[in-house]
Amino acid sequence: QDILTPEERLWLDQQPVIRFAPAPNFPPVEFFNEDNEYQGITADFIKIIDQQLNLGQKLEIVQLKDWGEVMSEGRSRGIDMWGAAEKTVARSQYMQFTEPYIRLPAVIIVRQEFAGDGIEALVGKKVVGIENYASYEHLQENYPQLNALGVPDIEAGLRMVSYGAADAIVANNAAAIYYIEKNGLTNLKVIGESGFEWNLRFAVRDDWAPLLSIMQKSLDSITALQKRDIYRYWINLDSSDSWKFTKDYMLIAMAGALVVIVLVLFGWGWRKRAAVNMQRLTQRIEEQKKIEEELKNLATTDELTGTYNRRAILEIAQTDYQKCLDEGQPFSVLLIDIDHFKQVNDQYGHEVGDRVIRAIVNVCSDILKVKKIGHIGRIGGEEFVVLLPMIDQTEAHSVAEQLRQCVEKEPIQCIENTWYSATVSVGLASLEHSEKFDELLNRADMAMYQAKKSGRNRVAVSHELVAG
Ligand SMILES: Nc1nc2c(ncn2[C@@H]2O[C@H](COP(=O)(O)OP(=O)(O)OP(=O)(O)O)[C@@H](O)[C@H]2O)c(=O)[nH]1
Repeated sequence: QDILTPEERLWLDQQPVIRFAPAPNFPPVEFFNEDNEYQGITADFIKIIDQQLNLGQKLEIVQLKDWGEVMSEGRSRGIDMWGAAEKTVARSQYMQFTEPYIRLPAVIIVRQEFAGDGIEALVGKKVVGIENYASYEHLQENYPQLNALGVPDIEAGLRMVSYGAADAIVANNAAAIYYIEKNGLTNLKVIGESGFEWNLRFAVRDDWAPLLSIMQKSLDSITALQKRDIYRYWINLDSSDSWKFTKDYMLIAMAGALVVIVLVLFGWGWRKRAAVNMQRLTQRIEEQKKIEEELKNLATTDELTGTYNRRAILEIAQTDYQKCLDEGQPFSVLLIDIDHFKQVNDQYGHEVGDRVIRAIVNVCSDILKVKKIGHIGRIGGEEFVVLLPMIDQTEAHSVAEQLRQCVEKEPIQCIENTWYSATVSVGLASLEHSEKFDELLNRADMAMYQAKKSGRNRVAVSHELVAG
């Protein structure tokens, strides 16, 4: 049975084409995927409407560059219908709108360190909004005291905030989650709603009144079940599908969108749930940050001793060393090697050997911590490097001596009632002229071998080697 009146059907039959321009990049509402296929919640509504009205070839989906172009084409009658438009006074000059069918809040997103909550906290701050988006117009109209700046898309705006080029962005939370995940922008958080809420509607050119009532009828005839299926489809969409979002994002963004749509459709306490959505976004960002920190720790930590591994300590060395070199400050490095360590392994076993390594690192780390100087890292099996930025040779020598003596005095239990006293040989090199860090480390290494050669359990200084 046709839901249209004979007049409406006649009008529709007489239209050769209805040019429909979606927002090209407004996930999960509507967007074009990498194969330029029209996707999203609105796209699914359109599919049902298309079937209901039997639009067939009439419906021409036009892919434009951005939302600005969608609007300008609309003004010049280059297109006839929009899928997810906010109703504004300006747009009402050339568009007519259906009742809303999606609601999304615009949230305020800032960097983690930002202090303050809500839109009031943004006075005097650089706040970005998306050009040609109703949320941006709302910001400019209602908060002229803000230093608002338009950017072409959410992604660019989020990056500006993350990198410190702007203080805040106002954007819809579902899209924000997507781009935050996509770009790995883990330093962001949500501090509240902007007071603007998208009430997204279909819109048609204002001189096509019959199409408006046709679209409204068609929307009204979509059942609650069909609407639910739309969100279910998006929820269950696999990450390998054309919508190339990560699985995590799919779950979160779709859960967010699901909450949004379901609540709108069923008229529940939307505001309360919006707060939950925001909380979820902030929580998600924090979780991701934690995971990244853990991964970073894993990548920089020596598994046996918990101190820096070779890669990490050499990376720190390059930075610290360059800084001292540039500022004309002293820099010293110690290379520490456990004496006769093979014997420990041979006599007591590898496990005890490991215990000895850990004990020596602990002794050294504790001293450095108490003195609030330097870093220690394990660069080989029983070889460690200690970086001493801002420390000259004389002071470094006394640090090295202290480390050596404390290691010697530290009793390490090998087996029951058997204690072992490890010793170390230390090579010291201090920055003397403009040399590379590798050369400095090499001098420390040569000094360490000198310490071994001259009897072990001692500190040898590279300078003395050169001089002598
Ligand atoms: N237990 C344990 N042993 C290790 C580890 N890494 C290297 N080693 C051992 O450390 C020993 C180093 O031996 P050598 O290089 O001959 O030196 P050394 O016995 O300490 O003698 P000198 O350095 O000349 O005083 C070898 O037996 C390695 O197997 C480790 O992670 N755990």
